[in-house]
Amino acid sequence: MGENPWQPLLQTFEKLSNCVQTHLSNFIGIKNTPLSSSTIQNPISFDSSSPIVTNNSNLQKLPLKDKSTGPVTKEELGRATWTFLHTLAAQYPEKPTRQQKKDVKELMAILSRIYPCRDCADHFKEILRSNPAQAGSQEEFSQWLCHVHNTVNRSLGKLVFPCERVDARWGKLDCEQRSCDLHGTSSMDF
Ligand SMILES: Cc1cc2nc3c(=O)[nH]c(=O)nc-3n(C[C@H](O)[C@H](O)[C@H](O)COP(=O)(O)OP(=O)(O)OC[C@H]3O[C@@H](n4cnc5c(N)ncnc54)[C@H](O)[C@@H]3O)c2cc1C
Repeated sequence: MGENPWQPLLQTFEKLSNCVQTHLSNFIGIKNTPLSSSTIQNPISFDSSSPIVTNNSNLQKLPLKDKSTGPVTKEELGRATWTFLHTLAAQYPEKPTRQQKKDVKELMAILSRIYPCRDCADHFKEILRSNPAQAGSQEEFSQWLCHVHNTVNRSLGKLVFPCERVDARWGKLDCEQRSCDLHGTSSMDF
């Protein structure tokens, strides 16, 4: 029997569906199970910058640039910085010390001055002017950050993230016996 003539079309459709599903799942933080893995032999995650690889021989056709070295793009820097900031917010104590609240304000102010993308830094400074950092508690900080991230998203024409899902998307660092947790005030701190 000859090969099904619709097979290549179906495979392309399946890859596209998985790609869209992966993007949406990454955005809102749901673990993604591809529709089928039968046609995907390399567990390479999809993003708009990485080619879809279907077999080992295609690996040789990948661009020579090793993505683990060399300068990063504005997008990569942005993703890494948001990861840092949302993880910090998730890890932030319920009852922060006065110093911790001051540190958050300073960190944001410093970012708005020396973030290594001039336009982004200027833009962030403007955003902070109308949305000063709020870090009176863990929830306040993570919601404020979600809100300012959405302000950046909107200005770039991106989807707005549902802030009620921020704790599901981000979380405390996975550290043994919670040894990475930040500590907040105790009755002795006042
Ligand atoms: C302070 C700052 C200012 C920036 N300013 C600019 C700028 O002016 N111009 C520019 O081109 N780029 C800017 N960037 C980069 C930009 O925000 C993105 O990081 C970049 O475009 C890559 O976007 P992304 O779609 O991969 O997801 P990102 O926006 O990087 O988000 C990463 C992940 O965070 C989650 N997420 C998305 N929105 C929220 C939210 N509101 N709350 C919680 N989680 C969320 C999603 O799961 C998403 O996949 C800035 C980055 C930072 C940190």
